[in-house]
Amino acid sequence: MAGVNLQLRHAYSIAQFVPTISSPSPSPQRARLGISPSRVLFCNLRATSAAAATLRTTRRSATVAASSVSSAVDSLVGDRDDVGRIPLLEVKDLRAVIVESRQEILKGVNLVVYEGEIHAVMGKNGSGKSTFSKVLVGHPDYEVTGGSIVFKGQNLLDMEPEERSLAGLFMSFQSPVEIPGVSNMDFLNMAFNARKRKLGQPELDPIQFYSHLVSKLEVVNMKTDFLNRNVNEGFSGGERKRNEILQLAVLGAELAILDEIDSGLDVDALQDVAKAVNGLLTPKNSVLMITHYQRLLDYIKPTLIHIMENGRIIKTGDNSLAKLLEKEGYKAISG
Ligand SMILES: Nc1ncnc2c1ncn2[C@@H]1O[C@H](COP(=O)(O)OP(=O)(O)OP(=O)(O)O)[C@@H](O)[C@H]1O
Repeated sequence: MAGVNLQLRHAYSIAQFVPTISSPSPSPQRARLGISPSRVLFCNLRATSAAAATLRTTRRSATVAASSVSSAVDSLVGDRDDVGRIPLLEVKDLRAVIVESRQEILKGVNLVVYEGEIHAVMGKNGSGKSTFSKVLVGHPDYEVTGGSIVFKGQNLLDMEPEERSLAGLFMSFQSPVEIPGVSNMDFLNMAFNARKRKLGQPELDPIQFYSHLVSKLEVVNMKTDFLNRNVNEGFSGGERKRNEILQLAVLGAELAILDEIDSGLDVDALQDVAKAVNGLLTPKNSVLMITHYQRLLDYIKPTLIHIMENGRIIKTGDNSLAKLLEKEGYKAISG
């Protein structure tokens, strides 16, 4: 820990926007850094968009296929509404604008994620998927202008981004940033203990934490060398993605939002990452993943797939929806 220094400033592209939760007795480590670890989890919100698939189809066959998917979906969604099931996340008529331009991007998003479910959000480039996920975690570039988000029964919109993270919301970003001067191990230890404090559970000292960490490294198939390297510094695209999943494995989360976790991964890395995500699932936690490709859904089987278009979810279905997309393109389901 002694090696941790204050070169953090320029690494946290968002840190300046995210207020630290006031704490009566900040840990020495936290005070020394002047920035909280969960704050760091929001440091790369300015991620760039990845390329999407270009899909072609004929309108006629697409319409037929879409209508069969659509009717299957209504019963699918209805069936989930079982009495006694606990919604983890409830999004109702969510509207959001870009703060700077006032351009409306989210135009009434509705979504309910129950405990233990995996949801995939797909959609053309620019349809609002990343904006949706960033609004969920409280990105300051966006202002919510209508609707509601309830997470574990709490109004998420009343919470600061850091509080959302500590409450159990985790987001992996399209392009995770580097954090010079902070080793992966220190970073994870700080973030882990911050969550423990929030949960009122005992923190782990560095030795205890190391044992915890090593078991998680195996889950994502990462070498211990990565622990001493600065967060994401010099990591390849695939290594960054693995590192994001390592963070998820270490920190745990009730809802993991994975934005294009499959982009830039070779087939082995994709399988490792998918295996790790599957291994983290319990009947109590859920995953919301954004993807352009069916291939991820072959490994992480979604409960439901949502198609976003022009800032709304226009269709919800099972895996057949993704297969239809892969085969016939977005023309098959556009509203
Ligand atoms: N901070 C911002 N400033 C300007 N425009 C923005 C900003 N955030 C989002 N947009 C615009 O909002 C639209 C939706 O963007 P978003 O990144 O949510 O789409 P996406 O569905 O995730 O796309 P992709 O599949 O390409 O990643 C795009 O036209 C984008 O340019």
